Amino acid sequence: MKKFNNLFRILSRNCNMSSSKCAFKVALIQLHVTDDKNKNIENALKFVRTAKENSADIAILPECFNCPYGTKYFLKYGEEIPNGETCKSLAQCAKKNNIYLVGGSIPELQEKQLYNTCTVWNPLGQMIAKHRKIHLFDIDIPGKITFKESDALSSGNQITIFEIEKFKVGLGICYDVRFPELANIYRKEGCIFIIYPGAFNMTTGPLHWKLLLRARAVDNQLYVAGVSPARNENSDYVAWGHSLLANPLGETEAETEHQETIIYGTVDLKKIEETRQNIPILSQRRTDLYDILYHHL
Ligand SMILES: NC(=O)CC(=O)C(=O)O
Repeated sequence: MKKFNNLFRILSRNCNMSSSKCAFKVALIQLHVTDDKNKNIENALKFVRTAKENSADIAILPECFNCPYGTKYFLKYGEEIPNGETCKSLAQCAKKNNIYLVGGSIPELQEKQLYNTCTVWNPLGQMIAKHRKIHLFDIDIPGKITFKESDALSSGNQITIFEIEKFKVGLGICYDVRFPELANIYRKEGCIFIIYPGAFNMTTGPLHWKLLLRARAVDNQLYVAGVSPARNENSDYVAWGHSLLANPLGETEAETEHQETIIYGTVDLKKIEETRQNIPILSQRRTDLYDILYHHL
C-alpha cells in the first residue's frame, strides 16, 4: 500500500507541473537478426534513430538482438559488459539520440561465465541498469521444441529496476515473464512499467506470449512490453515476433505481426492511477491468508 500511495504522490507532484511528463512514448523495435553481429548492431542503431525521429522517449530492442538465439552461438558472440563493442555502440546511440535505450539482450561473457543480459542506457549514454535473465529457458515439448539454455548460460540472481524521470521500470528477459512472482515484486517496489525483451517460438508463441504479457499487466495494473526479434525462417530458432504493449487493464495497446518493424505506444501514468482507483485489488489482497498457506505448500 505504501508504494501504491507513493505512485499517487509522484503522479500528483510531477504530472501537474508542465515541465514533468506523465506519459512516455515507447518504441518497440522488432529486429531482423542475422549471424552478422556488426550488421545486427548497425541495424539496431538505425531503428533507434527512427524511433527518436518519431519522438519516442524510450526505445526497446529484442532479446538476443546481436546474435542468433541458440546455445551454440552464445560463446562466440559473447562480450564483456560494459566494455564490449555492442555496449559501446548502445551508449553512443543513446547519447546521440538523447533517448532512453533498453538494449534488448546480448550474450554477456564474464570470467568464463555466460549470461543472457539486458543493459539500459540513459540519454547521457550512461548504463543505468543491467539485468541477467533469472529463469533460464529449459523446456522439452516432444516433437515440437527442446531448448536448454542452462547448457551454456548461468542464471542471474537479482531483480533489476531503473528510473525514468523518477518513475520505476522493472526488467525481465523472455522466460522470466512466466513467473508472476517477479512481476509482483516489481509492482510492490513501485514500478509502473515492466519490460521483457523476449524471443518466444512457433510453438509457445501462439500459445502463451500475448496471454502472459497481458496477464502480468492486468495482475499488477501497470504497463508491460514484450519485444521480440522478427521471424527469420532461415534461423535454427524461429521467433514468434508479435511484439506488444499491454496496458494496466490488460488490453493490447500496440501489437505488431512478425516482420521487422517499429511500433509505438504510450505509457500513461494517469491510466495506471485510474485503473488502480477503479479496481482497487492492490489494497484488497489477503496476504495474511496467502502468506500462511503459501509457506505450508
Ligand atoms: N525463449 C524463452 O526464454 C522463453 C520461451 O520461448 C517460452 O517461455 O516459451
